[in-house]
Amino acid sequence: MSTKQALVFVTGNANKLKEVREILAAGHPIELQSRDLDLPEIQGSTQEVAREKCRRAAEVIGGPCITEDTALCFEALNGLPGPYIKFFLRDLGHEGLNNMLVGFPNKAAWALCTFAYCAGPGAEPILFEGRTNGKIVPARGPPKFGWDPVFEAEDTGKTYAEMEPEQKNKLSHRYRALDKLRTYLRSLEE
Ligand SMILES: O=c1nc[nH]c2c1ncn2[C@H]1C[C@H](O)[C@@H](COP(=O)(O)OP(=O)(O)OP(=O)(O)O)O1
Ligand SMILES: [Mg+2]
Repeated sequence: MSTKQALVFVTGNANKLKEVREILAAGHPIELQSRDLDLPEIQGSTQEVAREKCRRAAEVIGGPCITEDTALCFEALNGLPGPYIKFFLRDLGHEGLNNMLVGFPNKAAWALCTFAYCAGPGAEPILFEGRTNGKIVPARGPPKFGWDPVFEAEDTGKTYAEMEPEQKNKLSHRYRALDKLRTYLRSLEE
């Protein structure tokens, strides 16, 4: 891959884009453009959802691109809502996400980020996953980004929303997945 060819990050989520730019700014540079496209997301496992979205993105873009899917998984519910968290959050809110676990002493949860890289139309997407463990708690911190106020990351005592961006971006599911993607992209340059 030419190092000069900018990679297109296809996402409709401005907060994701902001974090990805912040995380990438801290290490080896990757030239990134963004496109806000409303891509269909199929049902299925996080990996199937991620692969399919990236495949379609590459077809629309007509070149190399990355996409990202975020799941929030509740241990007591065997990993649900998982990739469907967007709709649970939209329809139930922070309080509703807590209420889903009222009958369960186990509040453990994990945030799972899946980056997909596709070299172009017809190419098979490659996946990079990052996971951060934590638990679901009553909302704390400014409600700027999704479910950040109700996810307390393990060993921090803080919800994502209570953290400065620098702290979240060093331990987040997104950081961990992006770190793997970055390593892969560097290997293509060599
Ligand atoms: O770090 C995060 N902290 C809190 N909330 C988050 C985070 N990352 C994603 N989220 C939310 C956004 C959406 O409600 C759902 C993921 O759904 P997901 O399909 O991956 O995102 P999206 O549709 O907003 O953007 P995209 O155009 O990239 O698919 O979790
Ligand atoms: Mg989406």
